Amino acid sequence: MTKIIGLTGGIASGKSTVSNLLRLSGYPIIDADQITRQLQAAHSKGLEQLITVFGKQILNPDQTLNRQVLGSFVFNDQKKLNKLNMVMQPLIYDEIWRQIKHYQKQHIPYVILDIPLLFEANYANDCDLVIVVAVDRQTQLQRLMQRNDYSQFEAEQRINSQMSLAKKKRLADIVIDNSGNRDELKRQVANLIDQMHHHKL
Ligand SMILES: CC(C)(COP(=O)(O)OP(=O)(O)OC[C@H]1O[C@@H](n2cnc3c(N)ncnc32)[C@H](O)[C@@H]1O)[C@@H](O)C(=O)NCCC(=O)NCCS
Ligand SMILES: Nc1ncnc2c1ncn2[C@@H]1O[C@H](COP(=O)(O)OP(=O)(O)OP(=O)(O)O)[C@@H](O)[C@H]1O
Repeated sequence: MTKIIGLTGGIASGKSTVSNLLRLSGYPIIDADQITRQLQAAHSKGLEQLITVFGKQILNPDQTLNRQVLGSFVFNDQKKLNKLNMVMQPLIYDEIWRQIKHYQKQHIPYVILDIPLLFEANYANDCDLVIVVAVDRQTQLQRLMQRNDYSQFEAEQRINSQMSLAKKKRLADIVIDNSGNRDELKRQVANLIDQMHHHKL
């Protein structure tokens, strides 16, 4: 039976960095942010639905999704964020399960489900194990501002629109603390891989 290892965290907490390390060690990854982008491609069903809800103002001149504009709408306004989730979550769910079934058919022992809204969108029960990548708030804010070139206000809006990392940590089976440097992160991931390798997880 394929074990589903849920991987989540807060925005800019280091989820993708951890999933990249796991990918390098040969673990298959289901990446919800990447699935989201594919589902929002130009002329896709997902994008058509978003246009119906938010209007053509969310489009770039070349008809692709203007992620910055949509982001500025929804991370400002919980109602709009709920509307976005109502459009995207069912589509994301179907694609995630399509991929999980594909790995199950091949009897792959572990698959990593990398998804920011793991708890909020109720994937925890489907996971055999949930890993939360956490970081202290100040470091999270700094990394997010730096990575996305956001102002402090923009970064705080995004952090505040999510379930708190403190709560996510309480719901986790395993917490990886990424407040330190990259080597410290790598050591924790190596430890995790070691435990999976010896089927201790
Ligand atoms: C609003 C959008 C267009 C912003 O795009 P942008 O390129 O700026 O960000 P990107 O998609 O890379 O997401 C970056 C991070 O934002 C956070 N985030 C994204 N969507 C959400 C959401 N609905 N609720 C809370 N946080 C979110 C996550 O931590 C994510 O890792 C985009 O995030 C989106 O369409 N989100 C809705 C789909 C979704 O729920 N994705 C989360 C995976 S289930
Ligand atoms: N230990 C670390 N030390 C310094 N920088 C780091 C460390 N870990 C990650 N980063 C950097 O912090 C930023 C956030 O990391 P990453 O993109 O992996 O987070 P994420 O949780 O996947 O974010 P999101 O959910 O927003 O996509 C990136 O720019 C990354 O290069």
